[in-house]
Amino acid sequence: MPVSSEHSIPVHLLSGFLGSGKTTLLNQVVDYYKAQDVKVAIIMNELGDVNLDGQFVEGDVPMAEMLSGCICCTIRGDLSIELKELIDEHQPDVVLIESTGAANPMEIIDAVTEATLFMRIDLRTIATVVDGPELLERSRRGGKTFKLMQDQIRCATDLIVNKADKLAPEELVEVQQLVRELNAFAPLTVTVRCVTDLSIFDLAAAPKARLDLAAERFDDESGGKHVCGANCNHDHDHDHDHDHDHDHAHDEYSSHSHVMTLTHYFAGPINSHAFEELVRRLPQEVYRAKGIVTFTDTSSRFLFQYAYREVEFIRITPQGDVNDVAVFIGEHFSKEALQHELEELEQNRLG
Ligand SMILES: Nc1nc2c(ncn2[C@@H]2O[C@H](COP(=O)(O)OP(=O)(O)OP(=O)(O)O)[C@@H](O)[C@H]2O)c(=O)[nH]1
Repeated sequence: MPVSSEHSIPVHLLSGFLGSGKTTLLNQVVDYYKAQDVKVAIIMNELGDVNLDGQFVEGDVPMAEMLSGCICCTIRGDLSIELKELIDEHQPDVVLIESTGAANPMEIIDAVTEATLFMRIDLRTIATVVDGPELLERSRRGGKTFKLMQDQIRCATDLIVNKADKLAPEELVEVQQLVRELNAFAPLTVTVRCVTDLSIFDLAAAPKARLDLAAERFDDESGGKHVCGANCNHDHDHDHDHDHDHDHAHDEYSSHSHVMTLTHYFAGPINSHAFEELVRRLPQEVYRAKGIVTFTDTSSRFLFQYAYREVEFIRITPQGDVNDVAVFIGEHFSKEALQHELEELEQNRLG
């Protein structure tokens, strides 16, 4: 296959757990490039089957959406195809990939590296956005999600410890220590809403050696093995030939099956108070929700964001034809019960 361009196109991967602030960062990076007249293209990956984050990206930015699966496993093979098509069609100066929060960056590094076989691309940065309060809480509980967060931190070439506004000073110190124990080398910034110096994304910055270093460090610290994704708890050996063994193992196991999503399309407007009440009562197993809703008792449409018991409603005018929809992401929650509540909400639209 012919290569797409004479020069390598830098690719930056934005990693971090669900709701940590990846899209918040992505939007700032897009503005940063636009201010410099740099043409950026985006690949967004969501576990659900609608891309709500894409609503917030300015309409003139070329974007490929990879929905209903996680690029690190179930739709991993598609990543290089999407990259190739995006680059061929739009000839961007730089590509940003925002993975699902459930993705293990090592798998995406593999996929991007595979893509370099037939495209001139250069994976420059793995910026991991760490949800400070969530990391702290998960570190006390342990479990698969904490393990995934650790992997995302280990893989990073740059670390952004976000949501500092929700941490007491002593908690912030503890979070930084936790992060530093996992990755002592990547530059670390503490942020609120990911506001930080974006020079790591400069076209001329971040020599590739830094990325190699990150990958080596990851292999060293996990004994040459890693655990892939939130649910993919089979070890792969990344030090040697992994083409067939690895792919075979993926087919069998890597489905993130303990991370569940429910996508509900609303038949019409709903009552705002009843909806807020439903969100407030969400079981703690639902740790992320987002959607676009129209209320019977307000004039505009809203994008709602729910991450770890905090909800935000933002007035929006969606681009294009967009349904009212809500996506819920979590572990082991009853989809039927939630579906039932949502249907009730639609039946009692006037509250
Ligand atoms: N309090 C607080 N909220 C934040 C901060 N950064 C982001 N948020 C909010 O956290 C929620 C999730 O932010 P996103 O940028 O959508 O997170 P994400 O990592 O892209 O989420 P997924 O795509 O679902 O994985 C939104 O409601 C943001 O407004 C922060 O520093 N402090």
